[in-house]
Amino acid sequence: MPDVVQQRSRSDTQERPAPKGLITVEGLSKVYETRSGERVLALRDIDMEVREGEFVSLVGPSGCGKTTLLKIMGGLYPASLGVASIDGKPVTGPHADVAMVFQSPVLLAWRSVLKNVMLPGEIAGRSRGDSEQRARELIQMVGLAGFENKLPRELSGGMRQRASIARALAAGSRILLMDEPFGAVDAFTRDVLNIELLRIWEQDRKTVVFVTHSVAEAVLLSDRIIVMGTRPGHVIEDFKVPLGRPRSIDDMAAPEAGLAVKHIRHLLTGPAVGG
Ligand SMILES: Nc1ncnc2c1ncn2[C@@H]1O[C@H](COP(=O)(O)OP(=O)(O)OP(=O)(O)O)[C@@H](O)[C@H]1O
Repeated sequence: MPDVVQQRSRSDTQERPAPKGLITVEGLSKVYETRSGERVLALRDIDMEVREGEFVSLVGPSGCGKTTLLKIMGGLYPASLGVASIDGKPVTGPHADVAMVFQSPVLLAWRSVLKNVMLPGEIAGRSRGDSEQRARELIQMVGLAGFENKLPRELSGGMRQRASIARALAAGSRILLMDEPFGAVDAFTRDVLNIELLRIWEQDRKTVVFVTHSVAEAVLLSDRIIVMGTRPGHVIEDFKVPLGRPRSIDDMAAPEAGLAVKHIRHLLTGPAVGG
């Protein structure tokens, strides 16, 4: 397996276009070594970039390395080969410019919604008053006004995910990396949260990289969709979503949206299953 990585590394000497993005990934490969000593090539020779203020989704089959790629961008895992950079500087660990949202909201069980959302401000050394004011604004923004004093266990799954998005935004980072944030909620709540996220993004204009299994969700939310294939994880297509902004759920009824969904499904599963 490492030979495959080595082989691909030689292609790194070929000329690559100069990166322009806020996030750039160049010639990136990742090999995991399992406890039994097996080596798993999770990603091979990934090139991509995300410009400031863009909303980019990663879609692809289970195991194609979406989470791995996101975690390397977030500095949680090192790359085996190649580099992920933010503002042209290689990512070497967790980064002040990056906040992450995971599928299972990681909230502190003993702290209220307000206190959870205040946490990044406290860690950054902001005054209590400033942290609280910002946290209250964000709680309002994600639609949780009135729930400030509830504990996480007193909220629904969708509400917990809203709280964790508010907390990620409270860090004030320019980049939001979201790993299937709505994967664990029911379909109706997911639609509502997608609409909320669109509204929040229009207001806040973070740079977002969003992992999802839902092609329709990716089309609704994204400027571009990186379609990935598996064994090992690689980029099949960098697809520009042909819908304007601002967007609403009604835009999914447009013929362009239907064609985009169909095109990506064909890339992922072949024409027999898409549609
Ligand atoms: N810590 C690890 N140790 C060993 N192998 C791993 C580890 N994490 C992921 N892998 C392997 O790397 C590959 C990519 O995994 P990853 O979780 O990044 O894929 P994914 O596209 O996010 O999958 P899913 O859609 O199912 O969440 C898989 O083959 C997985 O088994």
